[in-house]
Amino acid sequence: MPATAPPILDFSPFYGTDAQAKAKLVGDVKNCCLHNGFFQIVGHKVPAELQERTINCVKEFFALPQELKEKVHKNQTTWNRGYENLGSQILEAGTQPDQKEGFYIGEEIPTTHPYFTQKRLNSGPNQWPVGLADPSAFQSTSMEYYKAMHALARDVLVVIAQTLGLAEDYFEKGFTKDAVATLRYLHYPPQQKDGDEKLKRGIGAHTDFGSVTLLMQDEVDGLQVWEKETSEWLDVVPTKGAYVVNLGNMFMRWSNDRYISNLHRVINKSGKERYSIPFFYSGNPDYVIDCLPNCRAEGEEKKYPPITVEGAVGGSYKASYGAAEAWKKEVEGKKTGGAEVKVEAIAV
Ligand SMILES: O=C(O)CCC(=O)C(=O)O
Ligand SMILES: [Fe+2]
Repeated sequence: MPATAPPILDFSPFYGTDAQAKAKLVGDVKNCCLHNGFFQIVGHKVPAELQERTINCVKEFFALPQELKEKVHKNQTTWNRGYENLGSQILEAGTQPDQKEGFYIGEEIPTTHPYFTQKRLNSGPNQWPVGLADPSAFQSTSMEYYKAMHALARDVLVVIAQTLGLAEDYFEKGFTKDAVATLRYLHYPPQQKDGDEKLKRGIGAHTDFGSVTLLMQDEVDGLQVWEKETSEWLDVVPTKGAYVVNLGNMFMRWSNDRYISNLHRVINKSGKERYSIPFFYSGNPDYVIDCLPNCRAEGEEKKYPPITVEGAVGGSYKASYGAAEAWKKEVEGKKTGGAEVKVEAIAV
């Protein structure tokens, strides 16, 4: 049988009362977690109208003049909020900086909040752009969507807890309390069709750092998921309204590698502008990720030492931005061009 892209699962039984349908959903999600940690969901509760409003915000933001985007540049914060230029990150060693620009949003955390004063993971005020038709609508839509993503992530975690034979509220007991999460608006300009596929990436092959990622794609394709059984990249063809859900590296730690945090990448060869909106659910910064009791056979060693959410996610971010910085230095050293690439470091 040819390999197929992540299956589309109907999530609506989660909100219903049909025990059999709920059990089937849990079984299907489990199979996906074991196979490659990727699945897609429809039948969730995020209104199509909100999804559309949000995508429109994304398109309007990236169409702003460059100087207005840079007014809310991420490097004005140490807490990962605002705009990042094209080429700021390298997620795949040996490739050129990623051909995407981004805008990061998180919980609105005032400068008086302990998460801010203690410089906790990605915590602080958002930076909001000016120059949009209705800046306050951009802000309110973004935060409405952000909250909807929190709710959906928690629902997905309830199902995943069940796939692991844990209580439904296992992750609710600490992990999701005061959870940190990041919404990222992304724009991938079209890449040359005959470009060097080995080196140019919209986003290089990587695994995500957190617990779960919920991704909404617009109608332009480009996302690919690694299929280890057949050693090929599978296209994730956009399905209107669906979320691509994938497990991040925390689940490998939690499950002693039984669940997969799988490689994925974007190459935008469509000739069109591509927009996407991933939501990364990191969790409570102090929560300690350790192997779950029922994810180890008797006598089986833990593959990973315990680590806090903050330690796990913060370290991974630093590495990916540091790689782009190193690349820039090398290019500048060789004086071979690439001077337009702007790179910022990230601190958490
Ligand atoms: O834009 C996409 O489709 C994927 C984005 C992604 O993988 C990421 O931001 O981690
Ligand atoms: Fe990703």
